[in-house]
Amino acid sequence: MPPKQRKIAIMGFRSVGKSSLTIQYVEGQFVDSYDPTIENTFTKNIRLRNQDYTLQLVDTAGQDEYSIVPQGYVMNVDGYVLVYSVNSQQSFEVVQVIHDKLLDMTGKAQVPLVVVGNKTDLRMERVISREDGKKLADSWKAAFSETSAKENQSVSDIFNAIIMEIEKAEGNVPEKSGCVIS
Ligand SMILES: Nc1nc2c(ncn2[C@@H]2O[C@H](COP(=O)(O)OP(=O)(O)OP(=O)(O)O)[C@@H](O)[C@H]2O)c(=O)[nH]1
Repeated sequence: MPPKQRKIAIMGFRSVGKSSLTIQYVEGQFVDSYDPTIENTFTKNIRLRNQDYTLQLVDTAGQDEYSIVPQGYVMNVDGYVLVYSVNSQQSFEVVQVIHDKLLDMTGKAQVPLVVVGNKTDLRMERVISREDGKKLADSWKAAFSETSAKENQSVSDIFNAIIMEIEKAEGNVPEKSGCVIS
C-alpha cells in the first residue's frame, strides 16, 4: 500500500515547546535555546499498524488569545496537536481558545485532535494538573498526553495518537478501540 499523506498542525501559546516536540520527534534531539518560530514544516515517514505514513508537520508560530488562526491551518490540515505547558495557566487557556476557533472555522463539531501538556520535567513549577488536562481533552473527545520534549517523554506517542485520531475520523478505526493515552 502506498504511504498515506497526513498534514498535522502543531499549535499553542508562545514558548510551550511546539518546536522542541517536533524537533525531538523528527531529529531526536533537544535544543535548549529559544528561537521563536514563524513557521516550519518537517517531514517524517513512519509505519504504524502495518501502514506507511508520510507526515507533514507544520510547526506554527506561537498564538495568543487574540491571534487569528490562518485559513491555511484549516484547509488541508488533517489533524491538530494543541500544546500547552504544564507550568503556564495562560497556555492552557490559549489551547481552549484555539480549539474554539478551529471548530468555528471548520464548521465541524469535532476535529482530529491531541491535547498535549508539555514540560512535565518542570515538576516544581507545575500549575496544570494531569487531571485537568485529561478532563479538557475528554470533553472534546480528543486524545491526551503529557510530555517532556527535554527528557523525550511520550513525544512519539502524540504523533501516533494524532494519526489514529485521523483514522478514527475517517471511519477506519472502531470507536471503542480507544486512542487516548493515559
Ligand atoms: N524544561 C523544559 N523546557 C522545554 C521543554 N520543551 C521546550 N522547552 C524550552 O522552552 C523554550 C521554548 O521552546 P520552543 O520549542 O521554542 O517553544 P515554541 O512553542 O515552539 O515557541 P514559539 O515558536 O515561540 O511559539 C525553549 O527554551 C525550550 O528549550 C520541555 O519539555 N521541558
